[in-house]
Amino acid sequence: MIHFNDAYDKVLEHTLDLGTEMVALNQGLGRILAETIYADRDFPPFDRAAKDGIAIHSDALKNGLDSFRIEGLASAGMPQQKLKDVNNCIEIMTGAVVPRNADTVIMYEHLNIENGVATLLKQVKKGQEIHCKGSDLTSGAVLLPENTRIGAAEFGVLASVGKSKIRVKKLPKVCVISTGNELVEVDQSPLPHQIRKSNVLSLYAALQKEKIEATSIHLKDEKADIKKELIHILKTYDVLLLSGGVSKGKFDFIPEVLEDLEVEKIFHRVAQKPGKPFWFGVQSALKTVVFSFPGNPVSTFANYHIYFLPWLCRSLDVGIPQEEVLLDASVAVKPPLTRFMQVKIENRKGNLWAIPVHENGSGDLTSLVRSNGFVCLNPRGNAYEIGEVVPFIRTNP
Ligand SMILES: Nc1nc2c(c(=O)[nH]1)N[C@H]1C(S)=C(S)[C@@H](COP(=O)(O)OP(=O)(O)OC[C@H]3O[C@@H](n4cnc5c(N)ncnc54)[C@H](O)[C@@H]3O)O[C@H]1N2
Ligand code: MOO
Repeated sequence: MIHFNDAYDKVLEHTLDLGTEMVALNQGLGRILAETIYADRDFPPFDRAAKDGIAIHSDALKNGLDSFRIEGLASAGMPQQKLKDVNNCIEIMTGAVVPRNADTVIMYEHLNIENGVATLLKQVKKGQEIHCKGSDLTSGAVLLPENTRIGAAEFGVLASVGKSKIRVKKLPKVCVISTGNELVEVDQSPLPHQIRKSNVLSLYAALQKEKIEATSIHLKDEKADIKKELIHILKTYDVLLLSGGVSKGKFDFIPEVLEDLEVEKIFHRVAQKPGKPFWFGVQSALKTVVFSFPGNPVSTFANYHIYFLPWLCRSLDVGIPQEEVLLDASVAVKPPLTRFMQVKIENRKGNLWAIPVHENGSGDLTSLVRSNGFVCLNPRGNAYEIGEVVPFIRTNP
């Protein structure tokens, strides 16, 4: 059995270089950019009116004018207009190009307009209400560095520079595998000794949040069948996420079958609770990484977030989310097991407090919907105190 920190480090030592691919922009949300995005023109690309009103030349103010005959109209989408007489004005709409010979915009609220003449109601400053060309960013500036996760804001920026196709990091091909003779499909009525499979579905859903469309497969507790199936699965996928069959039971065949198939065991059993019988290995020739999680639902779910998500972040070369919270209870964690305790997070005046959630062990699947995640408590001699800052692994927003 190895220490949690060592297990975590070993998982991160076995990342994959997944390469890159081109996708349509509308497929890009949540993906990781594999190229730097530059401004293809100035932002904004022209001097644009920031308000609806009139555009004038400030020299007219020096001449003591406060009334301007309206000589034309400029609206967004029109090519640049020209102010012919600098003692006149052009009505202008927000987003329109400021006309040639004009350098100042005055909003309607500060004007009185009668009979085609606009009269100032307020003092005017030269250059006001103009969003100047290139004042946000100049052409060639970096808008999005490589390795940026594409969210809604990034999506808008990509659209604004005409990236209808983008280069992104490839995602791993993942196979989620449930094991066990007791499991039946969601739409089946289980007999008294059976249960519906839930682990694969929560893993499948969690992977969808990462934009990974996994394949799910079920294996009965038959050693020969497991072996036959896994030979093919190991060749087809980058990552296998198995759940169940890794502890000490008579039907827990997974570790030996994996080793038979030349998946090198990196470790089996971690000093942690829940999730202790976790088996992790790699098939070097096939470049397949195998996360074989203990079957208890809380263990599978916890280990997916504790190990697989950081592994994915590291493989995609993006930062691993790090969060800390304040413990709302005193907790004793005796050696040797690191405790992952389910907590509900409460925001009290800007501080995130972690309140332990009642749960009935790692088979208690229903507890997962009452918590926001797990605090990580390494074992030590003295109890954790109320108000102590501890690492937090978020599973629910
Ligand atoms: N003698 C020992 N027994 C156990 C140990 C141990 O160290 N020595 N470890 C315990 C711990 S801790 C855990 S966790 C479990 C893990 O066992 P397995 O990985 O072998 O998982 P199974 O026995 O196949 O299943 C455990 C439990 O989870 C349910 N399960 C499995 N898959 C699913 C699924 N896809 N959806 C929903 N539920 C699932 C299964 O029905 C079992 O109830 O072992 C302890 N025992
Ligand atoms: O690791 Mo098991 O998950 O403690 O029940």
